[in-house]
Amino acid sequence: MADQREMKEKSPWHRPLIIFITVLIVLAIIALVTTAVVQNRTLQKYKYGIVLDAGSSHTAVYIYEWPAEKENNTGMVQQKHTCDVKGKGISSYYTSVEKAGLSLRDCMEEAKEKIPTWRHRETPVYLGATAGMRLLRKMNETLSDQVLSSVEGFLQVYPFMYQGARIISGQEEGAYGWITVNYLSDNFHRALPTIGALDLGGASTQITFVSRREVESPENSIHFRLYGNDYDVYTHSFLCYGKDQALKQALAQQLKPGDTQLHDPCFHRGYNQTKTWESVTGSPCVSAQGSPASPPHGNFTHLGTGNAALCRSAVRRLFNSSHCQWGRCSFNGVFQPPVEGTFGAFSAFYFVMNFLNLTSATLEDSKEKMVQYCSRPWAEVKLSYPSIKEKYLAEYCFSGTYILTLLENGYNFTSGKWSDINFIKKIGGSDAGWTLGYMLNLTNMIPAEAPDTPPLPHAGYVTIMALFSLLLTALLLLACKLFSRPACTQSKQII
Ligand SMILES: O=c1[nH]cnc2c1ncn2[C@@H]1O[C@H](COP(=O)(O)OP(=O)(O)O)[C@@H](O)[C@H]1O
Ligand SMILES: [Ca+2]
Repeated sequence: MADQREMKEKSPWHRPLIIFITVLIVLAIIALVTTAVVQNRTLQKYKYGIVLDAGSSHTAVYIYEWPAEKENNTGMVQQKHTCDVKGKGISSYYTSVEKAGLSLRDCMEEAKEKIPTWRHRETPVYLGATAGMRLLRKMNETLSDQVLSSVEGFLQVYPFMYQGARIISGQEEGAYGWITVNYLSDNFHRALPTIGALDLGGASTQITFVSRREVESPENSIHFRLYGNDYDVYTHSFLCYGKDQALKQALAQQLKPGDTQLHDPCFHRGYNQTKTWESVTGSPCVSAQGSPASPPHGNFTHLGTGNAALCRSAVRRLFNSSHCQWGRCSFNGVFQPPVEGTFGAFSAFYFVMNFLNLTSATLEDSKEKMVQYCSRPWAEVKLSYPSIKEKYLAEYCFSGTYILTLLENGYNFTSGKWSDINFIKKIGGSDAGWTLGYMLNLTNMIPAEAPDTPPLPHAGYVTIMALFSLLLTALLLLACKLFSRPACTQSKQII
């Protein structure tokens, strides 16, 4: 006992050494944790992508962002910013094509400010044009090429990575909208049932969903393999059935040759506007359907009569159910399996139904509310909604009736299935629409096979490693204290 005390007193380095080793271990642990945290933080840097949605009525610029190291993880891409381009859609610039590109300036300047400068060079920019440009191409391919060249020339000047400006097909528009809503709902990654997508634009409308039945017509069938799962998707895009072109069709159908007045049940009583014949018959959607033998120039007076029942009858005539070469059709001889599962209805489906307060109503209630709404005098409607754009306001009676008819009589959403339709604008902060799906596809951000993911998330991994390092150190110290003393003593004795 006395020997031992003597030994301790004789080894003054014993205590400092332990202190030194302990400090080293503590420093090592701090270094370990700091490295892990710093490493994690640098990984959080974002990447960006820009998609321009060149729609028939207007162009919108979408900026997306995602954590740089999580490119292939699902649900990581989010909408950072949107910018509405002033003025009409690019197809309206066919008379002065150089202005099509210039119209994008303000929003592209905004994009330069929103995205960190050091990321500009690696940020892809895509422009996709939809039904407005499809119609212009139908009428005059040279002009539609010139409009595309104009926007292309303009976008190429920016410091971003230009990836092309093109007219996307109706199938792509439908399919990418479906990818967007299911990506944002995290349905692919979790292998959940998918939701269908209903998109209503100004010049076309799309319906896309997974059907258990065979898709009889090859042009309506798309196959996807995403995250290791197979999806057989039905899609169709009806050109000329966006709400603006549908309205032109409805007007053309009611106008008789030589008419100078049109009494329209789809517009409010007291509505009175002079319009040109050309604004109706100039559309390829109207001329294609056999336009009334009209004076090519001149005006007619558009007068509202505000009668929902008559409006409904007029709108129903736009849907032709007389022929079908398939097992079943939606309308105009287009194959469609029965609607299945839940649907997200976005774009103008949402704008119109939200304005009319019909997003949670039953089909019967919606019809009843349209009867009341359409019967309101135009002067009263204008007074009630002074801040709403007059063009939209004047058309909500038609647009609401058109949406109910398209969904019920066109796609066959019965009363029982009506609650399966969710009218949505956004999912988790990102707009529902084709643009996100388009970018995800072109940047290969949704892999066909599920990537091998580590069992723990990065932060969990770091925490567990740090905890185990601490535990191991504590155990080592304890072991040293318990077992190494006799050995130390013995070695000292030898010396
Ligand atoms: O606030 C709104 N109320 C009503 N309709 C709207 C509102 N905002 C946009 N819209 C309509 O949504 C539609 C958007 O169509 P888009 O321009 O995307 O055409 P596309 O998809 O057929 O090419 C247009 O008919 C436009 O008038
Ligand atoms: Ca659109």
